[in-house]
Amino acid sequence: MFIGRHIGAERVAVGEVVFTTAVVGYPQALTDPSYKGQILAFTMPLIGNYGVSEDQMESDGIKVEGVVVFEATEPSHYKSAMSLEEWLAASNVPGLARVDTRALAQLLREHGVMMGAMGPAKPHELAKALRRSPKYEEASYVDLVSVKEPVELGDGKLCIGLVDCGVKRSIVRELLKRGVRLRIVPCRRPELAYDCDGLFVSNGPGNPKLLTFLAEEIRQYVEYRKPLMGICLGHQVVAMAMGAEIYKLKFGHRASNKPVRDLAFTGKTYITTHNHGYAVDPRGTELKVWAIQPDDGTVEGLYHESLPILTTQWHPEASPGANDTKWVFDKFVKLVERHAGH
Ligand SMILES: NC(=O)CC[C@H](N)C(=O)O
Repeated sequence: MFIGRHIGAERVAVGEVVFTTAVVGYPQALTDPSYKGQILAFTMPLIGNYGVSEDQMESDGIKVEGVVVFEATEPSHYKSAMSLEEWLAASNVPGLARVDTRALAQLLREHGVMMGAMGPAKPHELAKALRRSPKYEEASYVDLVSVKEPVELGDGKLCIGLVDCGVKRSIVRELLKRGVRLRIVPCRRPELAYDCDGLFVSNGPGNPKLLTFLAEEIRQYVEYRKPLMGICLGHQVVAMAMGAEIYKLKFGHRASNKPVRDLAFTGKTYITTHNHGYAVDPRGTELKVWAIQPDDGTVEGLYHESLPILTTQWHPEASPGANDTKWVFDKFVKLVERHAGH
Protein backbone atom coordinates (compact mmCIF):
# COMPACT_ATOMS: atom_id res chain seq x y z
CA MET A 1 0.00 0.00 0.00
CA PHE A 2 1.26 3.44 -0.93
CA ILE A 3 -0.29 6.51 0.66
CA GLY A 4 -0.11 9.79 -1.22
CA ARG A 5 -1.92 13.01 -2.04
CA HIS A 6 -4.97 12.42 -4.21
CA ILE A 7 -5.10 14.52 -7.38
CA GLY A 8 -7.32 14.62 -10.46
CA ALA A 9 -10.72 12.93 -10.69
CA GLU A 10 -12.40 11.91 -7.42
CA ARG A 11 -12.80 8.26 -8.22
CA VAL A 12 -11.21 4.84 -7.95
CA ALA A 13 -9.18 3.38 -10.82
CA VAL A 14 -8.08 -0.22 -11.27
CA GLY A 15 -5.40 -1.38 -13.67
CA GLU A 16 -2.11 -3.15 -14.15
CA VAL A 17 0.51 -1.05 -12.35
CA VAL A 18 3.50 -0.35 -14.60
CA PHE A 19 6.34 2.16 -14.48
CA THR A 20 8.18 4.22 -17.04
CA THR A 21 11.63 5.68 -16.55
CA ALA A 22 11.12 8.31 -19.28
CA VAL A 23 12.20 11.73 -18.03
CA VAL A 24 10.06 13.88 -20.33
CA GLY A 25 7.06 13.18 -22.52
CA TYR A 26 4.31 12.64 -19.94
CA PRO A 27 1.54 14.11 -22.19
CA GLN A 28 2.51 11.66 -24.97
CA ALA A 29 2.70 8.71 -22.55
CA LEU A 30 -0.62 9.46 -20.84
CA THR A 31 -2.44 9.73 -24.18
CA ASP A 32 -0.78 6.64 -25.76
CA PRO A 33 -3.68 4.18 -26.31
CA SER A 34 -1.25 1.30 -25.60
CA TYR A 35 -1.56 2.18 -21.89
CA LYS A 36 -5.32 1.51 -21.74
CA GLY A 37 -6.00 -0.74 -18.73
CA GLN A 38 -2.82 0.32 -16.93
CA ILE A 39 -1.93 2.61 -14.02
CA LEU A 40 1.25 4.43 -15.00
CA ALA A 41 3.89 5.45 -12.44
CA PHE A 42 6.68 7.85 -13.44
CA THR A 43 10.05 7.26 -11.79
CA MET A 44 11.06 10.81 -12.84
CA PRO A 45 10.11 12.73 -9.70
CA LEU A 46 8.87 15.98 -11.29
CA ILE A 47 5.95 15.51 -13.67
CA GLY A 48 3.98 18.47 -15.07
CA ASN A 49 6.78 21.05 -15.45
CA TYR A 50 5.78 22.14 -18.93
CA GLY A 51 2.03 21.61 -18.63
CA VAL A 52 -0.14 20.17 -21.35
CA SER A 53 -0.83 21.26 -24.93
CA GLU A 54 -2.78 19.72 -27.80
CA ASP A 55 0.25 19.14 -30.06
CA GLN A 56 1.72 16.71 -27.50
CA MET A 57 -1.29 14.37 -27.55
CA GLU A 58 -0.95 10.89 -29.03
CA SER A 59 -4.77 10.44 -29.15
CA ASP A 60 -7.90 12.41 -28.27
CA GLY A 61 -7.23 12.29 -24.52
CA ILE A 62 -5.74 10.47 -21.54
CA LYS A 63 -5.83 6.70 -22.01
CA VAL A 64 -4.14 5.45 -18.81
CA GLU A 65 -6.51 4.44 -16.00
CA GLY A 66 -4.56 6.27 -13.29
CA VAL A 67 -1.31 8.18 -12.81
CA VAL A 68 1.25 7.93 -10.00
CA VAL A 69 3.90 10.62 -9.55
CA PHE A 70 6.15 11.95 -6.86
CA GLU A 71 5.48 15.61 -7.48
CA ALA A 72 2.76 16.97 -9.77
CA THR A 73 4.37 20.33 -10.53
CA GLU A 74 2.85 23.61 -11.71
CA PRO A 75 3.61 24.30 -15.38
CA SER A 76 5.83 26.94 -16.83
CA HIS A 77 5.59 26.87 -20.61
CA TYR A 78 4.19 29.33 -23.14
CA LYS A 79 2.14 26.64 -24.89
CA SER A 80 0.67 25.07 -21.77
CA ALA A 81 -3.12 25.11 -21.66
CA MET A 82 -3.44 23.58 -18.16
CA SER A 83 -1.60 21.84 -15.35
CA LEU A 84 -1.30 18.07 -14.97
CA GLU A 85 -3.75 18.17 -12.04
CA GLU A 86 -6.32 20.17 -14.01
CA TRP A 87 -5.93 17.88 -16.98
CA LEU A 88 -6.48 14.74 -14.90
CA ALA A 89 -9.57 16.28 -13.26
CA ALA A 90 -10.99 17.41 -16.62
CA SER A 91 -10.35 13.94 -18.10
CA ASN A 92 -11.98 12.03 -15.21
CA VAL A 93 -8.70 10.24 -14.44
CA PRO A 94 -7.47 9.92 -10.85
CA GLY A 95 -3.87 10.53 -9.83
CA LEU A 96 -1.75 9.92 -6.79
CA ALA A 97 1.08 12.31 -5.92
CA ARG A 98 3.78 12.29 -3.23
CA VAL A 99 4.42 8.60 -3.80
CA ASP A 100 8.01 7.33 -3.77
CA THR A 101 7.68 6.07 -7.34
CA ARG A 102 11.27 4.80 -7.37
CA ALA A 103 10.45 2.50 -4.44
CA LEU A 104 7.30 1.44 -6.33
CA ALA A 105 9.42 0.69 -9.43
CA GLN A 106 11.81 -1.41 -7.35
CA LEU A 107 8.88 -3.34 -5.92
CA LEU A 108 7.51 -4.01 -9.42
CA ARG A 109 10.96 -5.03 -10.64
CA GLU A 110 11.23 -7.50 -7.77
CA HIS A 111 7.72 -8.98 -7.86
CA GLY A 112 6.70 -8.24 -11.45
CA VAL A 113 3.87 -5.99 -12.62
CA MET A 114 0.57 -6.56 -10.81
CA MET A 115 -2.98 -5.29 -10.68
CA GLY A 116 -3.59 -2.30 -8.41
CA ALA A 117 -6.39 0.01 -7.29
CA MET A 118 -6.00 3.67 -6.44
CA GLY A 119 -8.24 6.55 -5.43
CA PRO A 120 -9.82 8.46 -2.55
CA ALA A 121 -11.25 5.41 -0.78
CA LYS A 122 -10.67 3.19 2.25
CA PRO A 123 -8.21 0.28 1.80
CA HIS A 124 -10.98 -2.33 1.99
CA GLU A 125 -12.96 -0.47 -0.70
CA LEU A 126 -9.90 -0.43 -2.93
CA ALA A 127 -9.34 -4.14 -2.24
CA LYS A 128 -12.96 -4.82 -3.23
CA ALA A 129 -12.59 -2.83 -6.47
CA LEU A 130 -9.45 -4.84 -7.21
CA ARG A 131 -11.18 -8.18 -6.63
CA ARG A 132 -14.10 -7.21 -8.87
CA SER A 133 -11.97 -6.05 -11.77
CA PRO A 134 -10.97 -8.36 -14.62
CA LYS A 135 -7.25 -9.15 -14.81
CA TYR A 136 -5.26 -7.11 -17.33
CA GLU A 137 -4.13 -10.23 -19.21
CA GLU A 138 -7.72 -11.41 -19.66
CA ALA A 139 -9.37 -8.13 -20.66
CA SER A 140 -9.74 -6.99 -24.25
CA TYR A 141 -8.95 -3.30 -24.75
CA VAL A 142 -8.32 -2.89 -28.49
CA ASP A 143 -11.98 -2.31 -29.37
CA LEU A 144 -12.08 0.62 -26.92
CA VAL A 145 -9.31 2.46 -28.77
CA SER A 146 -9.72 1.39 -32.42
CA VAL A 147 -11.60 3.47 -35.02
CA LYS A 148 -15.19 2.33 -35.50
CA GLU A 149 -15.30 3.00 -39.26
CA PRO A 150 -12.55 3.30 -41.90
CA VAL A 151 -10.89 6.72 -42.19
CA GLU A 152 -8.91 7.94 -45.24
CA LEU A 153 -6.05 10.40 -44.77
CA GLY A 154 -3.50 11.94 -47.14
CA ASP A 155 -3.56 11.99 -50.93
CA GLY A 156 -0.43 10.18 -52.11
CA LYS A 157 -0.34 7.65 -54.94
CA LEU A 158 0.67 4.80 -52.65
CA CYS A 159 -1.99 3.48 -50.32
CA ILE A 160 -1.07 1.94 -46.98
CA GLY A 161 -3.76 0.21 -44.93
CA LEU A 162 -3.40 0.78 -41.20
CA VAL A 163 -5.02 -1.74 -38.87
CA ASP A 164 -5.89 0.40 -35.87
CA CYS A 165 -5.43 -1.36 -32.53
CA GLY A 166 -4.99 2.05 -30.84
CA VAL A 167 -2.52 3.80 -33.12
CA LYS A 168 -0.46 6.74 -31.85
CA ARG A 169 -0.91 9.99 -33.78
CA SER A 170 2.84 10.23 -34.33
CA ILE A 171 2.81 6.94 -36.29
CA VAL A 172 0.06 8.32 -38.54
CA ARG A 173 2.13 11.53 -38.93
CA GLU A 174 5.34 9.63 -39.80
CA LEU A 175 3.57 7.65 -42.53
CA LEU A 176 1.74 10.69 -43.96
CA LYS A 177 5.00 12.70 -44.00
CA ARG A 178 6.32 10.17 -46.50
CA GLY A 179 3.59 11.13 -48.96
CA VAL A 180 1.37 8.07 -48.72
CA ARG A 181 -2.40 7.78 -48.49
CA LEU A 182 -3.60 5.98 -45.38
CA ARG A 183 -6.70 3.89 -44.99
CA ILE A 184 -7.17 3.42 -41.24
CA VAL A 185 -9.44 0.44 -40.57
CA PRO A 186 -10.96 -1.07 -37.38
CA CYS A 187 -8.85 -3.83 -35.82
CA ARG A 188 -11.68 -6.32 -36.37
CA ARG A 189 -11.91 -5.53 -40.10
CA PRO A 190 -8.37 -5.59 -41.51
CA GLU A 191 -9.66 -7.03 -44.80
CA LEU A 192 -11.03 -3.57 -45.66
CA ALA A 193 -7.43 -2.57 -46.37
CA TYR A 194 -6.13 -5.66 -48.19
CA ASP A 195 -6.37 -3.95 -51.57
CA CYS A 196 -3.94 -1.19 -50.45
CA ASP A 197 -0.28 -1.41 -51.56
CA GLY A 198 0.88 -2.39 -48.06
CA LEU A 199 -0.49 -3.12 -44.62
CA PHE A 200 0.60 -1.73 -41.25
CA VAL A 201 -0.54 -3.19 -37.90
CA SER A 202 -0.41 -0.61 -35.12
CA ASN A 203 0.63 -0.49 -31.49
CA GLY A 204 -2.10 -1.06 -28.92
CA PRO A 205 -3.10 -2.12 -25.43
CA GLY A 206 -3.51 -5.46 -23.73
CA ASN A 207 -2.43 -9.04 -24.10
CA PRO A 208 -1.59 -9.88 -27.73
CA LYS A 209 -2.55 -13.52 -27.13
CA LEU A 210 -6.21 -12.40 -27.06
CA LEU A 211 -5.85 -11.20 -30.66
CA THR A 212 -5.87 -14.59 -32.37
CA PHE A 213 -8.69 -13.32 -34.65
CA LEU A 214 -6.36 -10.64 -35.99
CA ALA A 215 -3.33 -12.96 -36.23
CA GLU A 216 -5.48 -15.35 -38.29
CA GLU A 217 -6.48 -12.50 -40.65
CA ILE A 218 -2.87 -11.37 -41.00
CA ARG A 219 -1.84 -14.98 -41.74
CA GLN A 220 -4.20 -14.83 -44.73
CA TYR A 221 -2.91 -11.41 -45.81
CA VAL A 222 0.64 -12.84 -45.85
CA GLU A 223 -0.49 -15.17 -48.66
CA TYR A 224 -0.81 -12.10 -50.94
CA ARG A 225 2.98 -11.55 -50.49
CA LYS A 226 2.38 -7.81 -50.09
CA PRO A 227 4.36 -5.53 -47.74
CA LEU A 228 3.50 -5.87 -44.07
CA MET A 229 4.78 -3.92 -41.09
CA GLY A 230 3.94 -4.03 -37.39
CA ILE A 231 5.00 -1.85 -34.47
CA CYS A 232 4.83 -3.09 -30.87
CA LEU A 233 1.42 -4.83 -30.57
CA GLY A 234 1.50 -4.98 -34.39
CA HIS A 235 4.91 -6.68 -34.25
CA GLN A 236 3.52 -9.20 -31.77
CA VAL A 237 0.44 -9.92 -33.91
CA VAL A 238 2.50 -10.32 -37.12
CA ALA A 239 4.84 -12.68 -35.24
CA MET A 240 1.85 -14.69 -33.96
CA ALA A 241 0.50 -14.87 -37.51
CA MET A 242 3.81 -16.47 -38.54
CA GLY A 243 3.63 -18.99 -35.68
CA ALA A 244 5.76 -17.27 -33.00
CA GLU A 245 5.14 -17.62 -29.27
CA ILE A 246 4.29 -14.68 -26.99
CA TYR A 247 5.45 -14.43 -23.39
CA LYS A 248 5.03 -11.82 -20.70
CA LEU A 249 8.05 -9.89 -19.40
CA LYS A 250 8.37 -9.60 -15.63
CA PHE A 251 8.08 -5.79 -15.57
CA GLY A 252 8.26 -4.77 -19.22
CA HIS A 253 10.25 -2.15 -21.11
CA ARG A 254 8.86 1.35 -20.68
CA ALA A 255 11.32 4.16 -21.24
CA SER A 256 12.63 6.56 -23.85
CA ASN A 257 16.29 5.56 -23.65
CA LYS A 258 16.41 1.81 -24.19
CA PRO A 259 19.18 0.49 -26.43
CA VAL A 260 18.29 -1.54 -29.52
CA ARG A 261 21.03 -3.27 -31.49
CA ASP A 262 20.45 -3.59 -35.23
CA LEU A 263 22.08 -6.90 -36.15
CA ALA A 264 21.26 -6.86 -39.85
CA PHE A 265 20.77 -3.52 -41.62
CA THR A 266 23.07 -0.88 -40.08
CA GLY A 267 24.99 -2.74 -37.36
CA LYS A 268 24.42 0.22 -35.01
CA THR A 269 22.96 0.41 -31.53
CA TYR A 270 20.22 3.02 -31.19
CA ILE A 271 18.58 4.83 -28.28
CA THR A 272 14.88 4.08 -28.57
CA THR A 273 11.44 4.42 -26.99
CA HIS A 274 9.74 1.34 -25.56
CA ASN A 275 6.35 0.55 -24.10
CA HIS A 276 5.75 -3.17 -23.97
CA GLY A 277 4.93 -5.77 -21.36
CA TYR A 278 4.94 -8.77 -23.72
CA ALA A 279 7.62 -10.07 -26.06
CA VAL A 280 8.01 -12.49 -28.94
CA ASP A 281 9.86 -15.78 -29.25
CA PRO A 282 10.16 -16.39 -33.01
CA ARG A 283 12.19 -19.60 -32.79
CA GLY A 284 10.88 -22.26 -35.14
CA THR A 285 9.25 -19.74 -37.51
CA GLU A 286 10.47 -18.38 -40.85
CA LEU A 287 11.04 -14.95 -39.28
CA LYS A 288 14.56 -13.64 -38.77
CA VAL A 289 15.62 -11.41 -35.88
CA TRP A 290 17.16 -8.13 -37.05
CA ALA A 291 17.19 -6.24 -33.75
CA ILE A 292 17.56 -7.08 -30.07
CA GLN A 293 17.55 -5.27 -26.74
CA PRO A 294 21.13 -5.90 -25.55
CA ASP A 295 20.31 -5.71 -21.81
CA ASP A 296 18.06 -8.76 -21.74
CA GLY A 297 18.19 -10.11 -25.29
CA THR A 298 14.50 -9.40 -26.01
CA VAL A 299 13.66 -9.67 -29.71
CA GLU A 300 13.05 -6.11 -30.97
CA GLY A 301 12.78 -6.48 -34.74
CA LEU A 302 11.80 -9.19 -37.22
CA TYR A 303 11.90 -9.62 -40.99
CA HIS A 304 11.41 -12.40 -43.51
CA GLU A 305 13.99 -13.37 -46.11
CA SER A 306 11.60 -13.86 -48.99
CA LEU A 307 8.42 -12.03 -47.92
CA PRO A 308 8.23 -8.22 -47.48
CA ILE A 309 7.68 -8.29 -43.70
CA LEU A 310 9.28 -5.83 -41.28
CA THR A 311 8.51 -5.33 -37.59
CA THR A 312 9.75 -3.45 -34.54
CA GLN A 313 8.86 -4.14 -30.92
CA TRP A 314 10.06 -0.65 -29.97
CA HIS A 315 8.59 2.64 -31.18
CA PRO A 316 10.58 4.16 -34.08
CA GLU A 317 8.15 7.11 -34.07
CA ALA A 318 9.52 7.87 -30.56
CA SER A 319 7.18 10.56 -29.15
CA PRO A 320 8.42 10.82 -26.51
CA GLY A 321 12.06 9.99 -27.13
CA ALA A 322 14.98 10.03 -29.52
CA ASN A 323 14.33 10.23 -33.26
CA ASP A 324 17.24 7.93 -34.18
CA THR A 325 15.20 5.14 -35.76
CA LYS A 326 12.68 7.02 -37.90
CA TRP A 327 14.50 5.51 -40.89
CA VAL A 328 12.50 2.32 -40.25
CA PHE A 329 9.45 4.15 -41.72
CA ASP A 330 11.53 5.07 -44.81
CA LYS A 331 12.48 1.44 -45.16
CA PHE A 332 8.86 0.30 -45.05
CA VAL A 333 7.56 2.98 -47.44
CA LYS A 334 10.37 2.10 -49.91
CA LEU A 335 9.39 -1.55 -49.63
CA VAL A 336 5.78 -0.64 -50.44
CA GLU A 337 6.95 1.54 -53.37
CA ARG A 338 9.07 -1.26 -54.79
CA HIS A 339 6.25 -3.78 -54.55
CA ALA A 340 3.73 -1.40 -56.08
CA GLY A 341 6.14 -0.84 -59.01
CA HIS A 342 6.40 2.96 -58.49
N1 LIG B 1 2.87 -0.27 -27.18
C1 LIG B 1 2.28 -1.40 -27.51
O1 LIG B 1 1.83 -1.60 -28.62
C2 LIG B 1 2.13 -2.42 -26.40
C3 LIG B 1 1.84 -3.81 -26.88
C4 LIG B 1 1.34 -4.74 -25.77
N2 LIG B 1 0.13 -4.25 -25.21
C5 LIG B 1 2.43 -4.94 -24.72
O2 LIG B 1 2.30 -4.46 -23.62
O3 LIG B 1 3.42 -5.60 -24.97
